[in-house]
Amino acid sequence: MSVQDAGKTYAGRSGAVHAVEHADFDIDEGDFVSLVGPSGCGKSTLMAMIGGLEAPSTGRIRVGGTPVDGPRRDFGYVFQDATLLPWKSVLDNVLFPIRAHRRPVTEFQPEAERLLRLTGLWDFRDKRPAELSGGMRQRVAICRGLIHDPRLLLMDEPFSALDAITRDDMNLALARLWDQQQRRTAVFITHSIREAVLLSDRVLVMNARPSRIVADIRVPLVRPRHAGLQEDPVFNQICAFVREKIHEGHGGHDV
Ligand SMILES: Nc1ncnc2c1ncn2[C@@H]1O[C@H](COP(=O)(O)OP(=O)(O)OP(=O)(O)O)[C@@H](O)[C@H]1O
Repeated sequence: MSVQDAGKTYAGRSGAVHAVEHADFDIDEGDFVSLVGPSGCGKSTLMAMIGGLEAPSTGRIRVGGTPVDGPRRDFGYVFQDATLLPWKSVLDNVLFPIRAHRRPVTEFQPEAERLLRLTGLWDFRDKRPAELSGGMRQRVAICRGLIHDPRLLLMDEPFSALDAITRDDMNLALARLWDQQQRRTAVFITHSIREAVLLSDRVLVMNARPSRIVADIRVPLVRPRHAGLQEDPVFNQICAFVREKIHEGHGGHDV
């Protein structure tokens, strides 16, 4: 996919807000790319443009060779709050995009089972969201995002509401899922540098005012990714480098 000089300006109450300016990069098919940067630097806006949820004010975005001009069926979306349908079971929530796209549900049952088993949720398939923990609900949301084997999976801070231990588990669950999926393309927003490095092939660092991409960092760690990687000196060096780039662009404040 390619983001070509994309920008977004919102009409704020006290004048124009340049949420994203001159974003220009390509993502290779199969790459997992994280967007990191300080609050308000435009990560969600950039992702919303890539996902066709916001129209760019300038520039162009193309996925699979075609311009993105609205939400697409070949995309999967996962947001901060799982936003599951409370009256539906776990299994029906996972299958929801299939029903919404009027595709044959029975054809996707085996894939739903595979995803729910991989994320340890198969035994909970008949439960309602209210009967699950926050981490389990996010896992359901990720299964739902992947059920139709999207060309592009967009995840906006999917784990930010979770406690640290659950979040660690979720990172590993997502890494495992990703390594077992046929390596679709993913764009992932997070405030956690370690999470970004653990999961990604590339980390894009964004800066606020002006909202720009200030660093594009490759993560040359082997796949499959596993928990032990976090003790690896290379892992920690990459984290330190990403942190440095964020601070350079942010006047030394914490993210
Ligand atoms: N609909 C909107 N109307 C006006 N301004 C907006 C709108 N959406 C976002 N903004 C502004 O655009 C800028 C970028 O916001 P955005 O949510 O993309 O940043 P972010 O990096 O995702 O932030 P966070 O990390 O806090 O989620 C902010 O200044 C925000 O106030």
